[in-house]
Amino acid sequence: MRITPLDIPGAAILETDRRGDERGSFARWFCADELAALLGGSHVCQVNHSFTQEQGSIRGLHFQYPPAAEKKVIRCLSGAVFDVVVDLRASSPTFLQWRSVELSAKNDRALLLPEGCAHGFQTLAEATQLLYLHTALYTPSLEGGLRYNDPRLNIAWPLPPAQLSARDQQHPLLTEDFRGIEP
Ligand SMILES: Cc1cn([C@H]2C[C@H](O)[C@@H](COP(=O)(O)OP(=O)(O)O[C@H]3O[C@H](C)C(=O)[C@H](O)[C@H]3O)O2)c(=O)[nH]c1=O
Repeated sequence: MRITPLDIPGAAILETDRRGDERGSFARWFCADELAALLGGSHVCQVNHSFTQEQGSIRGLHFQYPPAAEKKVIRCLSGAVFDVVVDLRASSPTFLQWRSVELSAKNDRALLLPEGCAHGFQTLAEATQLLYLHTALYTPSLEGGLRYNDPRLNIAWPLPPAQLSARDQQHPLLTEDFRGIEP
């Protein structure tokens, strides 16, 4: 597994060599041993899947507050996404900065995010599917969200937003006194 750190501490792009033969191909998508340094003792406890029909749809940006803060591994199974991570850790040198990575079924990449980061994406194709590995259980009472068009983040989404859930349209904007979350 090739691990390429992002300049957001604890975030990394994961790439694996897909092994082809006359039958087709095989790839390892996750290995707790190879990712031990990034996982830091966390274990995957929930696996989720989302399907998004329309190109240009935005989901997120979501995170969970401690003690349900979670690491995530996100992989695209079909289609493609402009995947975004926002660092919400006040102690981080990249506090309130965002980075994006294109994930697609074709590039076979995954993104690993540390606790204390928000995640969202915009689909770059129709019929896009994402697979999520989570290291904390879904805890609605501890879920937080950022508005996709928050001026304090100024995320450069590549396409006009096609579809957002009512909830995602109503996340609160970051206030000047936002102190971040410390996982
Ligand atoms: C996350 C989650 C959601 N749900 C239920 C709650 C809603 O009734 C329905 C859809 O949830 P939501 O609108 O939060 O789905 P997305 O907008 O795709 O959110 C996800 O996509 C963003 C980009 C992420 O990074 C999160 O992992 C995840 O929140 O599934 C569950 O039952 N279990 C779960 O673990």
